[in-house]
Amino acid sequence: MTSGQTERRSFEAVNVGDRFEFSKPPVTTMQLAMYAGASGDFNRIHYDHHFSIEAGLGGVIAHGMLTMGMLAQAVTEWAGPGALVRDIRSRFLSPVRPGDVVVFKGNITEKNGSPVNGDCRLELDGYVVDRLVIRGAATVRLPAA
Ligand SMILES: CC(=O)OP(=O)(O)O
Repeated sequence: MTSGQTERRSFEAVNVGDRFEFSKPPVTTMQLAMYAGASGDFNRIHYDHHFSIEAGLGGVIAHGMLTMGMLAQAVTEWAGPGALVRDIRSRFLSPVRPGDVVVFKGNITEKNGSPVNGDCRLELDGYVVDRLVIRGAATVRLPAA
């Protein structure tokens, strides 16, 4: 699955211990340019190859927040329409570069409250092959069945 989750997921249908996986298509230099334009973050490490080499990064790297945006998509794809993301956070652990495929592996660690005002907590790790690049967590309110 890459995008467009259309199935509604209800609070009642979720269990602690449920797992999910979400894979992004390869990161592109166009995405880095578009994210720079949208955010205003024009740090040259995200688009200037020679500058990034001189900075010791081995080439351009994706904005951390772009990678976090991918993590957020993994959350919203799992949650489906009608869900409300109430909290999301992440740590950037290793660079993501154009051409990298980030695969997110998530699990449900908590379920609190009732179907009308309950929240689920998700923990997710993002990998490029077997390299952990981002670790995150989110609190999501799902609709009642
Ligand atoms: C938060 C963030 O995206 O930072 P950077 O542009 O340094 O990756």
